[in-house]
Amino acid sequence: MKQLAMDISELAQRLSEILAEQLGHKSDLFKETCSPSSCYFRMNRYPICPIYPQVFGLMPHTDSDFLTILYQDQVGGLQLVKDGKWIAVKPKPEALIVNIGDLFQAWSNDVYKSVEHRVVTNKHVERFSIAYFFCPSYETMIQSCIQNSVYRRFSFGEFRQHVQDDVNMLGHKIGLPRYHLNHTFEPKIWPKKLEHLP
Ligand SMILES: O=C(O)CCC(=O)C(=O)O
Ligand SMILES: [Fe+2]
Repeated sequence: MKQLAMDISELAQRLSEILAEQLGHKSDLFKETCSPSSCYFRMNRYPICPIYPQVFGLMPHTDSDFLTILYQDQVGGLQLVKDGKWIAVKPKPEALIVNIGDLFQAWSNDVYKSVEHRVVTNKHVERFSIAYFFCPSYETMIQSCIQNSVYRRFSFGEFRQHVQDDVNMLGHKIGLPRYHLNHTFEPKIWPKKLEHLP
């Protein structure tokens, strides 16, 4: 497990650097702030669900990190929003899935978008996935690499605290719109139609 964490962390570091370079930034931010003590794995188990599709395995959300590297088994159930529609992410035994998280969206000033995703349940088979969350330390300040940011500067600790408070009080996370400088909180409307990726 330790070796896996080291390998995935290296991959996440490299991918972050490439994404930053694409924006014309050579940044040490990820190396300096995303360490083994701030990143973590989550092992997800989705039991068989007799009342599919009335409940989700995981409600629609975005991840509160820079990047998530995910491995899903062959059952399927992960979906993401593309062009306003829910799309199923077809499992491939040899593939890892890389999701952009909220922090990369803020850092890139909306050039990269934190992907909305969810997991639907299955009536017949249980499902497993493993996610690696590439996060900085709580005191890390997140500030856009581009001038005229649409978000105010915030610490990752503040962000996490807001997410936790919002989930406790509202039942869902508000996330980045809280930090938007024009303070508009758009209500989330999730598309209903499901389309399959080729
Ligand atoms: O199980 C999956 O495929 C997705 C997991 C996920 O989105 C998460 O743990 O945040
Ligand atoms: Fe997620």
